[in-house]
Amino acid sequence: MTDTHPGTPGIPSRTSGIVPAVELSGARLAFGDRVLWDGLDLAVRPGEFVAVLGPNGSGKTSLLKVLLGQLALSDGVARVAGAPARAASSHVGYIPQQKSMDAGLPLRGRDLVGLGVDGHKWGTGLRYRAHRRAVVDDAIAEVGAQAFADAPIGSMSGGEQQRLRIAQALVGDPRVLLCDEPLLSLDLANQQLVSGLIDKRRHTHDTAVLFVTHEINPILPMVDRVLYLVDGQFRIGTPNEVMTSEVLSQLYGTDVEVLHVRGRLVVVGTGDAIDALGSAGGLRPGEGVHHHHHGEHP
Ligand SMILES: Nc1ncnc2c1ncn2[C@@H]1O[C@H](COP(=O)(O)OP(=O)(O)OP(=O)(O)O)[C@@H](O)[C@H]1O
Repeated sequence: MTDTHPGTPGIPSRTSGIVPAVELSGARLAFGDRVLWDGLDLAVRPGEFVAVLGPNGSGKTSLLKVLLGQLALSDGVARVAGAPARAASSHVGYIPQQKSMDAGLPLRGRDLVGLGVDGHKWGTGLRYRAHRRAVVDDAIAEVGAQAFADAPIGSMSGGEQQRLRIAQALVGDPRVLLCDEPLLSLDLANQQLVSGLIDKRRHTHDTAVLFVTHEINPILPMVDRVLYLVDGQFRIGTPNEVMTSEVLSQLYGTDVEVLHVRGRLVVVGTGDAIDALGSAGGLRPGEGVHHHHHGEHP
């Protein structure tokens, strides 16, 4: 079953008076003749964790750019916390992919986190500086980065840098966290640490999470719903509803097999460079392809 909206199409659904953290109504994004998605309706509840999956070029990052106010929809409406998506909104926190920073960068971890503080909200002067210090300290503590926050960012490990990027995204107390493959190039321990921090925040602050990824397994236990985009088509539902051989075969228009292997989902036959295959401790592309039964051992 996919997501359906009660009520009139185009009228935002506000279930029991709760304003969705993110809301797309009749959303269409096209570049010239190329339609990335159309008729996309999605209301993300406060605290909900939505994984955004799909092959290269299906429009996952573009969806985040729309919500960041960096890209205009071709049609429809995008709202964040009840207001039209706009740039520099304090309602939105953004966690980019892990990229190592230049070792010579003269920026301390604490300075990076401070970039996330919305100055307009607090004016200037002493009051602002005291507030800013306090919220930056809180955010650094929340990700457990006290021990290295004063070091130059370029001297830190990838996992340490990523924790500070999370602190930066959280410091403005956003209603939604937009994550663009934030686990990429992290080892298994840091994948768990970083995804655990994101998961904790939604439980403590009801922050919604939109999490773009090629690899659902590290976050599978946290995912409430999946938005799966393929070549202009999409499905929305729980992982059990969407991550099936039947649904993915329909979406991709070819035979796709979803295998359950030791609590992991292994998707084969999509033709993507990266199937939803496990990186750490998982199967490599090609393995398991000839096994069409649900078994313990691939
Ligand atoms: N401003 C633009 N003008 C024209 N085409 C664009 C523009 N921005 C993005 N595209 C195209 O839209 C498609 C979707 O891009 P997007 O980055 O959203 O995909 P994605 O699902 O995030 O892919 P990946 O998994 O590779 O990161 C791509 O083919 C891209 O070339």
